[in-house]
Amino acid sequence: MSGAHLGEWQRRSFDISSGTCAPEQTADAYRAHILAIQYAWASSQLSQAGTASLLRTYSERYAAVLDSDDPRTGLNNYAESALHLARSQRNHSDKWESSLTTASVLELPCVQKMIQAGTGGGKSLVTPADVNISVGQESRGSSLSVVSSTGLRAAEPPFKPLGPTSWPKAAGNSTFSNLQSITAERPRGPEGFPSHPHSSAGPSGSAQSLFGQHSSAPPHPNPSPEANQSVFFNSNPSKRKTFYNSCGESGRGGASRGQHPRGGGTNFKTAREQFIVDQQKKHSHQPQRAQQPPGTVVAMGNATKKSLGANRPRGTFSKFVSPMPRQEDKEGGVGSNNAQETQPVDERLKNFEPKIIELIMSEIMDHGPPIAWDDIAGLEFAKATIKEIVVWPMLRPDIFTGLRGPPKGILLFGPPGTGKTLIGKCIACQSGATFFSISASSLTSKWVGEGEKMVRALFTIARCHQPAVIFIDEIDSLLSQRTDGEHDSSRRIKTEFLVQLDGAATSADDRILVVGATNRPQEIDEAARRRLAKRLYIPLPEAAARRQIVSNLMACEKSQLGEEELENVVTGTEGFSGADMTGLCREAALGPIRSIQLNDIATITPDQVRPILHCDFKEALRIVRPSVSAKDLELYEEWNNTFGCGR
Ligand SMILES: Nc1ncnc2c1ncn2[C@@H]1O[C@H](COP(=O)(O)OP(=O)(O)OP(=O)(O)O)[C@@H](O)[C@H]1O
Ligand SMILES: [Mg+2]
Repeated sequence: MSGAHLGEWQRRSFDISSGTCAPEQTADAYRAHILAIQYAWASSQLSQAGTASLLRTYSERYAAVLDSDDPRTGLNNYAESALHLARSQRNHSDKWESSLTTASVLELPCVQKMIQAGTGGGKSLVTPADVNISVGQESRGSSLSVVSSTGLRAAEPPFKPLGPTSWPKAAGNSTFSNLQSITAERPRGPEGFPSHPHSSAGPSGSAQSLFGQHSSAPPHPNPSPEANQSVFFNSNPSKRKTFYNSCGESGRGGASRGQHPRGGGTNFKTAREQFIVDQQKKHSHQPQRAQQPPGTVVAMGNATKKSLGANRPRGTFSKFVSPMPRQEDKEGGVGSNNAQETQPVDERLKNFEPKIIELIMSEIMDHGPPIAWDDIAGLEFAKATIKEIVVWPMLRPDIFTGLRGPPKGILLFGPPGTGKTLIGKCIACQSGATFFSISASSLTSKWVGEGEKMVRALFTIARCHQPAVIFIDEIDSLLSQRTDGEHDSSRRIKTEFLVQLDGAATSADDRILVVGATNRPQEIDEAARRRLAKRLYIPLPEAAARRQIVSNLMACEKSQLGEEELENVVTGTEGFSGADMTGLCREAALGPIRSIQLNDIATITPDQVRPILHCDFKEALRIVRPSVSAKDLELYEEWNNTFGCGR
């Protein structure tokens, strides 16, 4: 392809205004716009009003792509999300049972319609080339076993229950069991392989009806050793690949929209349909989207390619997607096309048990409610430094190289309740990086013996999802001074952590930032201290910050606090931490409630509750005391003077 053609192709494919690019590309482009707007705002290039307006515009467009049920313009996949959720959720109650049973599903009118259509018209739900495969391993008890009518093996019930909440038990009369009869006779070579798959076994030519024939087909008269294997194609991945490569095009042709039982009217997929599509995606060869002619309508049997992992919205928009394939994906065989979709299935992750990866995904990653820099009162130096280390290098990694390269570790230390965790949450929302939040205590106590593996997996996944921020709250419990009486496992975790921190530092390209927070900096190991190169003191809030905390909180409540009264509150709270200030405001907010007569409390409307007044604060100040002592404060100041990197 000449350069000019390539350029034109790129323009047509990726220019979202061209109208020819795929919904995934459009969604990605909008997502990129949203991130760019956030970056611009975080680095003060955009006003708040401008940011809000732009974000609203692009979020709406993005949502439109996600929600549209037109496959040419939207992603429309509620079924996939629901299935993903269902697969990921563990059922915590043995007593709970899904209302989806074989019987109830079979009674659904749409299922009845499909059964009738299948027995009557002989039309297949899915393309023969795509369904003539055995999926998964029997031993796992969760496989879909669809076997060729050449009788290689009488099929087991095609769906075995995946678990209490998964598929209903497959009975002989179930719709699912009819899948056994999905057949497509192919001419076979001497070893039982299809000799020339596409020569005569066209998608509609020799394919049997989905519902027309059962698995009682006679065994192959001369089964070869390969043919005797239950997972026929899985056992010959390369041949399978060749097979699908050669017949893929014709196979795909069979599943046009018109043949879909629902017709072209609606694109909604039931969970069952989605499951079949998933299985086909795993096992059939599909061309990459870019190879399709622009505007190609992808039919049911050849469902729209979904991006996972890196291409999914991240950060504030959605949950993290594991870079590791699920167990069933892995067992889908070498020829699985999923490799394209779950990219990156990183080589570096293959040594980790999926359980650990899952744990990191479900337990460690966290996206809390959005916090903006302005929500953190005071701490101007710390905020500016963090923006410099986190936001700008992400915007301009080309400038922040060499000596200007950001440090790989930051330590936020200071008295309790001064906003260290708040800063971590703010970084999560504002940085645009993949955010891993882990409490050190959970690492050391929850998975005894697995701790160092977890640390290794955490860093490896972070490397696969750069730029990444690993936030470790209460880092002192992970990296405290090594002592003789120390338990072996915690020593190993600590060592692994130090190794990984160094590992992160040695690779110049890695964009992983470790942010630790502690209110016991004295307890941190000197080796760890060195690796957390930027140590920022998060002190008690000064008068201006205390004023800001009170004003911010009072702005959300009905209150009447004059300037002078506010000043009084501020001077009366010398030595209060941010958390103490919040506690004070909560206490004051109860004042108006306490002034209500006991008889009225049941009937009073919210409007009738009086505003929060200065007297409420005076009252609250009698109850709420500062939580940090002057002696403690001295220790922090001293540590800051010795090891801190602030002013
Ligand atoms: N600078 C601040 N601006 C606004 N609110 C603050 C500030 N500092 C603390 N707060 C309030 O105090 C609460 C506790 O803060 P945070 O959890 O960040 O403290 P911390 O420094 O992590 O404490 P610890 O060391 O005990 O973990 C916050 O949820 C917030 O309501
Ligand atoms: Mg904290």
